[in-house]
Amino acid sequence: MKILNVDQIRALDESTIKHEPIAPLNLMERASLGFVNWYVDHFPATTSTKIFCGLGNNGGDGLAIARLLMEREYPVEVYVVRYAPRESDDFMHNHRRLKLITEDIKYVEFSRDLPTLRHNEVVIDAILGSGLSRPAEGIVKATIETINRAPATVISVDIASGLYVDQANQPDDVIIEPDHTVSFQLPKLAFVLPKNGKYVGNWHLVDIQLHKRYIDLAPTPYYFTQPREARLLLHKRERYSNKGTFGHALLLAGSFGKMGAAVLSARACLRSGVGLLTVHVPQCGYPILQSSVPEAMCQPDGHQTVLTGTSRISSTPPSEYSTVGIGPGIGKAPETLTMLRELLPTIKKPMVIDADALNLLSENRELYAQIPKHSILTPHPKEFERLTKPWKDDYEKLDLLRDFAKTHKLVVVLKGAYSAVATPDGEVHFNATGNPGLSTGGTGDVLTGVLTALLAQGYDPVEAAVLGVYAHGLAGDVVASQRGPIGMTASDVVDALRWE
Ligand SMILES: NC(=O)C1=CN([C@@H]2O[C@H](COP(=O)(O)OP(=O)(O)OC[C@H]3O[C@@H](n4cnc5c(N)ncnc54)[C@H](OP(=O)(O)O)[C@@H]3O)[C@@H](O)[C@H]2O)[C@H](O)CC1
Ligand SMILES: [K+]
Repeated sequence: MKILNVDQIRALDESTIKHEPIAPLNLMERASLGFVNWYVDHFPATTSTKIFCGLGNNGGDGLAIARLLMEREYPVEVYVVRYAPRESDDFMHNHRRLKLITEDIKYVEFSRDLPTLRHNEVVIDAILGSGLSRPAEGIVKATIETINRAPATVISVDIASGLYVDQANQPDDVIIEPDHTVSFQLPKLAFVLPKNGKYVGNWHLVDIQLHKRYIDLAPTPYYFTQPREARLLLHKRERYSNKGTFGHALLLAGSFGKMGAAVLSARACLRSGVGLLTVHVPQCGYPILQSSVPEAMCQPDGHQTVLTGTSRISSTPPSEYSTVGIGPGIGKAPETLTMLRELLPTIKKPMVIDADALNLLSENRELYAQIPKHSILTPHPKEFERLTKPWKDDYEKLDLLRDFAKTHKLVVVLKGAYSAVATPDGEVHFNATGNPGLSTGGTGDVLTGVLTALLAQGYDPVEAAVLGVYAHGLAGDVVASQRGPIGMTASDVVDALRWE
């Protein structure tokens, strides 16, 4: 699913109006009805509902929503925040229509006009939408602050008032902090950026049949991967396949005290359909891996506690495996850096690079050029900052991410809420699955195992990253639904991996 920018959203409205064709007012009615259908599904008709409307089309939506809820006998109060002398045409039209069924529309010009908001009621925020062009001030600011202080449940229409669709807010901007955002048709970039969490709440999309052809043709680097889209990437298994069909992966993982990372990664790899797995570990890890992951072959390093290289031990060079995954628990010993230095130029196929392998790279940037093209890197934000440089906001981080992936021709999975998969072409695919329970030790090692397995099976690297991140997040969601996000462990996530 595409994520469009604010100009494209406006053009999409216009294109819908022109090509369907549909009158702007009727499009507003359709959007409002979409919101109301969602609302009716979530809140009973006894819900005391206060709707705050601005003077533009977001406010127009609010007035239409008020009318549609009143027709359904919800107890509704309407507050129009009068911040400017002029209203939009469709606001005025909906104002007239609402007046036909109620005399009781309240106007908020000063703070004293604001009502007291209680915990057992719902506030619908239709003050400002995608037309936001500057920070909220004066009575708009006071209204937002009052709503944010209130114990009521808050639902924003289209987007929280005060939040920009696709540009950074300033730290002191006053923005609605909703419990839910009900938006129209397509997600907005603001919804998937980690820092915006409290200005979005849970977000939902209602389909208002905007012009499909416009959406299909609109150029954008940003996509939101829906579960349906991710599942389509899954390769079907032939009945007469054998373990050779699914590749032989080499995983370089572990060091003294961090063998758990190797175990988790290996187990995740095996649970993700790899044909054969060899794990190269320091000698101290040999009995650990052999006994805890019997399905994997194990290759001990020449060194007791850290990884130093496979060349002296194995007759099969890393380049002959279907793919190589490196990083979980390897530490940053000088010998391990030497191993990485020697390894990279020999690998000609995309590989998976994670954790301390990324940290070693960031401390030795001349190695970037040696990373096989289209390899998958899986940094969390701190590791990504080490690989690049600090950023001032999520938008700058996104630019850095796209630049880095494009410049080095890599697939970069930036982990976090809505993990972002950046492609060598400069696209970014945001993932829908996952929850805060996944920010616990070892889940990153699990992801490395998953991705290594998918590359070994011959998945295209971008598809491997999109599918792997989705499946990993979904496993996390399954575990969280069973035992709650607080008690979940990375081992639980491995066990919950499912491929169907
Ligand atoms: N397809 C859809 O998504 C549909 C969306 N609809 C709804 O329309 C709004 C967007 O409506 P719009 O009228 O463009 O904009 P707003 O309602 O957000 O804002 C109204 C005007 O307010 C001015 N403005 C901007 N920032 C501020 C501020 N901080 N304080 C005060 N006023 C502000 C601005 O005018 P300027 O000329 O002064 O910049 C805005 O134009 C969208 O969010 C949906 O809710 C439709 O219903 C149809 C389908
Ligand atoms: K709003």
